[in-house]
Amino acid sequence: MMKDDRSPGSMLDAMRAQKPLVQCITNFVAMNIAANVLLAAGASPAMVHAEEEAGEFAAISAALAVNIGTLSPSWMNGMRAAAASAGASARPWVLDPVAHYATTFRKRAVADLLALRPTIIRGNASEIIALAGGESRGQGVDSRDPVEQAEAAASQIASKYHAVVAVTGEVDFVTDGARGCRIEGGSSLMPQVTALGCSLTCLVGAFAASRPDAPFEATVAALAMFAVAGEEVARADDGPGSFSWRFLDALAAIDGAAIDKNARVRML
Ligand SMILES: Nc1ncnc2c1ncn2[C@@H]1O[C@H](COP(=O)(O)OP(=O)(O)O)[C@@H](O)[C@H]1O
Ligand SMILES: Cc1ncsc1CCOP(=O)(O)O
Ligand SMILES: [Mg+2]
Repeated sequence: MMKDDRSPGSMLDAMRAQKPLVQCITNFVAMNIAANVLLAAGASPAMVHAEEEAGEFAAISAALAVNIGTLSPSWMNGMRAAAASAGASARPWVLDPVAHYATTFRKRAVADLLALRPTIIRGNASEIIALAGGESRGQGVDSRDPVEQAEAAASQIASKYHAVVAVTGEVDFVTDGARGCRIEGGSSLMPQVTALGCSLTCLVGAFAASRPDAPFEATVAALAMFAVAGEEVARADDGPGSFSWRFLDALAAIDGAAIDKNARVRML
């Protein structure tokens, strides 16, 4: 479906060979699991958010992930500084607009961050629908909308902000405004494990770090890695607790060849 060096498996092998430093300004819930997901996948995560250092750290990182899950004014200053610094040094950065529709504070934060031009935006269906100004049924951080209903919103946002947009759920959707792609796989247990979406946003950052010239394919590769690993772990047919640790093991065990063999990625 994609040129060889841009296949999800090739992108994984390249990312692992590089072991990119990814600055993650994520939330208190996600910090531990997101760092473990990046380590298992082969990247080098650093959770650095203080306003006094976030901009300086972004200048030495290969990519940045910004997530508003547990926001405060001081964290917001750190996010602004880091995003501006990543932009100034032409490093890719990924925005996760967690529950941005829920409060005025979050809405303003996301508007500020969008003005700093994220390379990639990754959210669940409710978040992406609301980002385009639509009526979302989201409840707090949880989506209650199907991905198909967010696809038009994703395309609209991608064109408006010149960004790659990824909507995740049962079948993921990625677009850069011109191209679109669906990724099947994963497991219904994934939304039962907190902060897997936030961790995926950081992983998208790792793939984009290694291929800043190909943010669309990098995003597809990160989502394909989650889809293949999640589907494999779901075969154990257990609960969310064991899914969480098995998922880390599956991410660590998977290689590029396995992803290219098992990923169900369909260009539209
Ligand atoms: N019902 C589902 N079936 C398969 N995979 C899912 C399902 N729901 C979510 N996922 C996967 O879980 C991961 C996190 O996505 P999601 O739950 O949409 O994000 P968030 O945690 O931000 O709401 C993605 O890899 C997504 O494909
Ligand atoms: C539960 C919760 N509360 C604030 S942030 C957060 C984590 C959300 O993680 P995800 O968006 O990946 O489900
Ligand atoms: Mg989320």
